[in-house]
Amino acid sequence: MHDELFPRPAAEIAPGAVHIPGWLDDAAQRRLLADCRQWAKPPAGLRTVRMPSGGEMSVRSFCLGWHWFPYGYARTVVDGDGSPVKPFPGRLGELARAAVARAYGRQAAAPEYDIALVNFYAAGSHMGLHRDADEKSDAPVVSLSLGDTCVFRFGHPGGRTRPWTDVELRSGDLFVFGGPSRLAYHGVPRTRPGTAPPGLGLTGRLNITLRVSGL
Ligand SMILES: O=C(O)CCC(=O)C(=O)O
Ligand SMILES: [Fe+2]
Repeated sequence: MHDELFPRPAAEIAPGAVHIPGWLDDAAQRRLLADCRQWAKPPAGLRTVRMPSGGEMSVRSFCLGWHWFPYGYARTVVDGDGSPVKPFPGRLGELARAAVARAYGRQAAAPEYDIALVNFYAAGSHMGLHRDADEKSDAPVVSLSLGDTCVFRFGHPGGRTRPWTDVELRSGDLFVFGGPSRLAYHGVPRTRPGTAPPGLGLTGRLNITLRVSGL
């Protein structure tokens, strides 16, 4: 938001991990949310992910381009309705390249982004510490947040141990992690229900990660 009393500065949270508060303006947030509402519809729509342990993730998810399941990628929803995953829109590729350029500077290489993994956090949803390690590319992960604020915990590649940094991700924030932080453990211990911008029209939180499959 532009009218904050204390503007939040961009910050490098760990080597190669950059937080850009308020990167998406209100109109861009509304457009991305409207697109997500369309993409979330069946077939290959919003679903609950069952882990090999038998538990269910508390977030609900859908993918574009490649379908993520524990632990790999497929072109169809192999652990759901079996439908082909929806195509990855070129617009999201442009958004990802712009995000990487914003985070690392214009000289950054611009690989072909081909995955969107979208997670919806209702009140009480969370995500344990994990690595995004199923891609065969070391291109940075681009994370965009809409709706409720969350606590995003960002650690290191060595394990689910301290040190880590808790960052507040708000609606419109960009977080990019690549380089030495590409395989860092991270998670979302909690969201803050009711903190979404009133004008957005979203109850809960959406996170969109854009990735390069290398597949
Ligand atoms: O919701 C977030 O901010 C992070 C999501 C995440 O880590 C993932 O989808 O792998
Ligand atoms: Fe992740």
